[in-house]
Amino acid sequence: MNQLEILRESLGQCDEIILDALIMRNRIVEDIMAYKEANGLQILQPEQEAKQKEWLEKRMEGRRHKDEVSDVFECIRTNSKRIQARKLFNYNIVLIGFMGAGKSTISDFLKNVFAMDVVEMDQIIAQRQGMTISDIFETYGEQYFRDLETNLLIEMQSRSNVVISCGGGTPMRECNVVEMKKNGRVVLLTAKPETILDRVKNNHDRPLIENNKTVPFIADLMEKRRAKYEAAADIIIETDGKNELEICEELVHRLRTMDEEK
Ligand SMILES: Nc1ncnc2c1ncn2[C@@H]1O[C@H](COP(=O)(O)OP(=O)(O)O)[C@@H](O)[C@H]1O
Ligand SMILES: O=C(O)C1=C[C@@H](OP(=O)(O)O)[C@@H](O)[C@H](O)C1
Ligand SMILES: [Mg+2]
Repeated sequence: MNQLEILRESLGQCDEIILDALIMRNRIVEDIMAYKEANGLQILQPEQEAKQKEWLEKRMEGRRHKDEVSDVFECIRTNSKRIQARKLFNYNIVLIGFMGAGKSTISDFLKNVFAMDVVEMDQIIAQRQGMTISDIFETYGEQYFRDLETNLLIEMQSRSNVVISCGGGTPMRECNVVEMKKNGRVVLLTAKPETILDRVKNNHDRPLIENNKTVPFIADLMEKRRAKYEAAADIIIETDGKNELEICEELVHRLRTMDEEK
């Protein structure tokens, strides 16, 4: 063997070690998830990620290729999250609820903890139309916007294991709910009108309440929508006084319990 062949063989041995370690690591990730579930422990423990990053920072201090190694570990972490998400949910998670209930916020949190893709319906519609939601309402009217929502939901049938953050009015059309349920579980987030007002009062992207930011108006519209929201929901989560972690933890437990009962 010449020198090059020897080096290549050594490299191949490194790859074998990495491969075995990755296979073992992925199995451990699944085992940890199973252990947490079997023992009723908290599924989401974001502080673990901070600990792992701290460990890597220390281990790589003053070493060459720190950025490259960090990049690989970032990728490993992301894929571990995906493995957990796929083990927990083999369907889309569809978030519905009144404006300000926290659909976008909770989607974002799920994206961070499970590396799940998020389909933020309002954002995609606004991007594709090249205008804000308020401008779409003003220029083309509400029905036009509602048709865009329906078409986007139909498009989502080809996706799996994604979080779909709906607009507040999306479940008002029955055909939309049919689409949501084809390959998704529907999670209704609720909050009291006072909480909603507090959350949306400084925002100007919601044309339906822009000139009516009062508790009675919000309570009235919420009441008009309640029956359809509740009919669409597989599970309902009250969000008043809860933070994102608490809401997501409840979401995971409730969905898993529902799956076990099926
Ligand atoms: N559980 C919560 N606790 C406190 N504030 C929240 C919570 N959920 C959302 N918010 C805040 O309320 C506002 C509206 O939330 P958002 O996620 O945009 O609602 P939606 O998408 O349902 O309209 C945001 O400013 C967000 O930070
Ligand atoms: O409730 C509604 O009918 C709407 C809610 C909005 O989304 P958020 O619930 O994310 O604010 C947005 O889709 C549009 O302004 C209409
Ligand atoms: Mg939103």
